[in-house]
Amino acid sequence: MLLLVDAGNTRIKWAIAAQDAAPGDWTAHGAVPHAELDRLQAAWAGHGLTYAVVSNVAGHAMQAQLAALLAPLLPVPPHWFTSRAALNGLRNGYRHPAQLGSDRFAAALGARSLAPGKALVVATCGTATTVDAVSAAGDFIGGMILPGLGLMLGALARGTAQLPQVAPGADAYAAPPTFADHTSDAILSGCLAAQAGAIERACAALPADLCIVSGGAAASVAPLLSVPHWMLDNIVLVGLHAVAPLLAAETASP
Ligand SMILES: Nc1ncnc2c1ncn2[C@@H]1O[C@H](COP(=O)(O)OP(=O)(O)O)[C@@H](O)[C@H]1O
Ligand SMILES: CC(C)(COP(=O)(O)O)[C@@H](O)C(=O)NCCC(=O)O
Ligand SMILES: [K+]
Repeated sequence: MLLLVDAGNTRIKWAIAAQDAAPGDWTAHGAVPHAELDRLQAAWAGHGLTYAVVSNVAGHAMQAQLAALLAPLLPVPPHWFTSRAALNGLRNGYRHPAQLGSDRFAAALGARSLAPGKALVVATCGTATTVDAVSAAGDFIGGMILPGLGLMLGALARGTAQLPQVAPGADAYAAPPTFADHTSDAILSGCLAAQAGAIERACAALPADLCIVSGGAAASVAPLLSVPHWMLDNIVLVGLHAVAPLLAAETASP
């Protein structure tokens, strides 16, 4: 069984899949905040893991913790996925290909595996929101990085005297009217419009045939979008799944 891990700056998302399973057809999956990393050992044990592909944008300490967790569970070291100049028909247009966040490259690979031959905007609404362009021919053109919804809400509360912290949670994130009549809805309206506006501008600029929206805040942002879009739970894991056989083959014959 394959283990796929997307370690972001807020949560570690993971899925276990059979080698030949369809994208998103997970045997088991979950997400934990950084503080609850210890829970992963139990979640991952007993699945007969043979290989793991890990995208980590959360720093060296996170990599060390994940390596320690995985060592007793795997017959071979995990593959630490990084962005490269080209993979699986996707060419990376970043000036320095390895500088591109591994989660962004994986998300683009995942989007292309689900919608080949389409001009795509891939938006991942996590700690940061990234909005990336992939051409129909398979070029990762580049993208935008903006504060994620939670960071935007927090920045307003921290940087002002009169604005409250709008807390995460189903009610708090329900879409407010565009022109709100009280403070917390006005904050939400502004921050959601910033997120959705960036995505819509990217779709117009490409122009995109389709937008793929994913990440922890996707369910809040996607309803505002006036462009054709698919909302997916975790496009990064789909991308890691799509290239896992290629990466495993490289390890076998480097
Ligand atoms: N209930 C919620 N509704 C909307 N957004 C949320 C909610 N809970 C968390 N979020 C947002 O999702 C982000 C975490 O998403 P995730 O995709 O796991 O991020 P990362 O990949 O950076 O770890 C948080 O920073 C926050 O902005
Ligand atoms: C932009 C990111 C912080 C997003 O991280 P996330 O919100 O998923 O935790 C991450 O992809 C990253 O650190 N990227 C490196 C710089 C770049 O992609 O240009
Ligand atoms: K992101």
